[in-house]
Amino acid sequence: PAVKVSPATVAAEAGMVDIQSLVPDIALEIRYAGSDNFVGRPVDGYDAPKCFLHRPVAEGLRRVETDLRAQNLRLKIFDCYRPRRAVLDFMRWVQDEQDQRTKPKYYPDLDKRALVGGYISPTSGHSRGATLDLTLLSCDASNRCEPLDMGTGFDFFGPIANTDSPLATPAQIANRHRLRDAMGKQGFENYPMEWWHFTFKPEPTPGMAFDFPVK
Ligand SMILES: C[C@@H](N)C(=O)N[C@H](C)C(=O)O
Ligand SMILES: [Zn+2]
Repeated sequence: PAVKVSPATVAAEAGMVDIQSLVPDIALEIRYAGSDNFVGRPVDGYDAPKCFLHRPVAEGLRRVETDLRAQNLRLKIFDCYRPRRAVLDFMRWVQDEQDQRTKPKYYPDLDKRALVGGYISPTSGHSRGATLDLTLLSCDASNRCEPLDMGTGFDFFGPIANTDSPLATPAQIANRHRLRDAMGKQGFENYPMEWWHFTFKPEPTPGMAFDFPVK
């Protein structure tokens, strides 16, 4: 499907903000800016490990983080706005059948071409700036935090990643629901195929993708 792409060249032109301008100490592990991801190298368009979102989306996320901190929990963010060029890089990776380096960790039971659609979208909502991937951390009194057990790592592509998968344990499902409930209270909807993927509704710019680099 044709994607309408905004001519914005920087976040401010797109109406997006760096989440760290609202929550300076939020936990970030922006995986596509490094090599620990399913592509196995930094992805096109990620020049820095930063999280940009439309302002109302970032403000919603700040409210989620505030609610969670009162329960000794925090968010850890893996991906936010994703430039259109990054999505096209994903699609080139899918086509390269020779490159199977990340299969054992990220998609052991699926052919990489089968990832397109359900697990990796060719027209990802991430490019519209209202979608993000994240998990929950549990923190002690000294603010030492560790991730809750969600049953898979971020971007493990297979049925066990589906939010209500019977392959996950009841405790893992409860942790996924804790994340889904905290996000849902502030207007974020979970994608049932991936426990970590959420979209703020209504989207500020439905139908409009962006392509400025993350930097
Ligand atoms: C690739 C994964 N992190 C993800 O975000 N998947 C959805 C389906 C997407 O690409 O939009
Ligand atoms: Zn996602």
